[in-house]
Amino acid sequence: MLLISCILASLVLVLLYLLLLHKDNISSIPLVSYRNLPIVGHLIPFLRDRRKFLIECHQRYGQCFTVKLLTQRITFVLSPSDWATVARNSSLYLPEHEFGIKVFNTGSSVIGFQQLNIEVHRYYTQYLKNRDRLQPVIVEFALNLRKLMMHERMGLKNSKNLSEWISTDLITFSHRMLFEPSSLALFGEINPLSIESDFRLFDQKIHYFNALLPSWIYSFFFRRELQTRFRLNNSWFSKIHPLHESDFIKHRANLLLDHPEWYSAQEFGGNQTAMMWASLANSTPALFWCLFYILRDTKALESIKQEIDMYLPSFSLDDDLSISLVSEWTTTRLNSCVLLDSAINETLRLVATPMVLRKCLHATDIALKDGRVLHLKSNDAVALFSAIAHRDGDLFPDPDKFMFDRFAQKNADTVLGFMPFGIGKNICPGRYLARYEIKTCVALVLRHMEYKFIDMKTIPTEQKHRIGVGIAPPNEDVPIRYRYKS
Ligand code: HEM
Repeated sequence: MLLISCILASLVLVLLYLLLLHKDNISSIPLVSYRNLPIVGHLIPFLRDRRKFLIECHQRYGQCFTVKLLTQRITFVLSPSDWATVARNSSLYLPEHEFGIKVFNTGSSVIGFQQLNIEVHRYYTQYLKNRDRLQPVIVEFALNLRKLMMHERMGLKNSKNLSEWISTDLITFSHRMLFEPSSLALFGEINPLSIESDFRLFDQKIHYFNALLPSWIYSFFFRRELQTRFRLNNSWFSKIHPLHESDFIKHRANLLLDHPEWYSAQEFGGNQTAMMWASLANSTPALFWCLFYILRDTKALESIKQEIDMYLPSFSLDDDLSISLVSEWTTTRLNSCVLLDSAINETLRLVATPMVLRKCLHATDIALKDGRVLHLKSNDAVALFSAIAHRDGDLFPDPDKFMFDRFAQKNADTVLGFMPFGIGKNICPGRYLARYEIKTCVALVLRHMEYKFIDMKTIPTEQKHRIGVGIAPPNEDVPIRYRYKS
């Protein structure tokens, strides 16, 4: 009897053990063993080509896995059905304060950051996410872009070269269309061209700052970049509140200037540089890719041109007689261009690669849709990487094809698996501005320019170190020729 009881008890124990083991397996998220090296973990494949590495991990480990970059553990959540749960978890935060200090020198006061961050998010809602409040910025942008094109056209006309083709490359062209017009529309009369070369250099090297290396490494190896940043940050003191500054920038700047106990003058400059960078660093490559995909697609062009002619009143580049019509390029009219909107979203689906990173403040559990539980400890990180879902054939049939009208009947913000601008509380507040600016640029190119691609077929590769930031610029130039319509 005793023997039978012992055997039964052992069986129960074994069963319990197996059950627990099974439960643990269900709840466990694999730590990637593939290409894992002692001490550095997955740092090397991650730095070399993070998209390729994450695609390989996805193939081996499925929708959720953990990688180790030196001492930092990052769990990647690739299934769109889990994104909202992660974004809503109140123990997770965007480490923007750490990034701000290292990348832009935005000031180290934690209290200052926390207090002002709440207020700044209110401004995002008030000024950048509100169509009516955004309207003056959009019109100002259109006026500035028109002026830039008009000057170039006049110059060519006066030198009797109006019919000649101008050679350039598409990224230079896109940068030019946005840099000055957009900076003036947001920041007012700041003379953007005086800081253009510093801005470009800093932007090209920003991935070194994003790497959050120890400070001494920057002082030692990145002196030129630090000097560039210093000049950029200093440039904001020459004119506080320039003429025609947008309401958003004015109120945000006042908030910083009103608190010298938290922000020094250099740090105020750092915050301005950070906002300028945020407003251009993704929009410029986004414009590049939109022009690249839309201008080569004859079917898209036909439909988009009709739409533009229907909704956006025509004005001349020869004189200022029709200038008042620019203010009729309202957000409502731009919203009516649904095919152009769809083509922009379709481009973003193909090229957006944001790594939406959140760090864990307190230990927390996240229940995934497949039944597993993600256990996070303080200082762990979670990342949502939408580029894989963007090319998932179940979510987007024929995923590698540019289909300009794919988003035409849809509200892009609610399409499952589409996340070019991040998610949740920290979703990009500039997404409406970016879309309106890109629409205005495409419409003005189609109205006033003729263009030729030298090579219509080759799709450029993306700069690998910018994968994860938002939209990566191209690696190769795309030569084009353009001229103004007479
Ligand atoms: C196509 C263009 C753009 C793309 C793809 C883009 C993408 C992103 C992404 C992925 C984030 C992080 C979101 C997250 O972590 O959930 C972000 C944040 C941000 N973006 Fe954009 N962005 C664009 C244009 C702009 C513009 C024009 C502005 C100008 C105002 C802007 C201002 C910001 C700011 C201030 C943040 C930080 C938000 C916060 O602190 O919560 N962005 N953007």
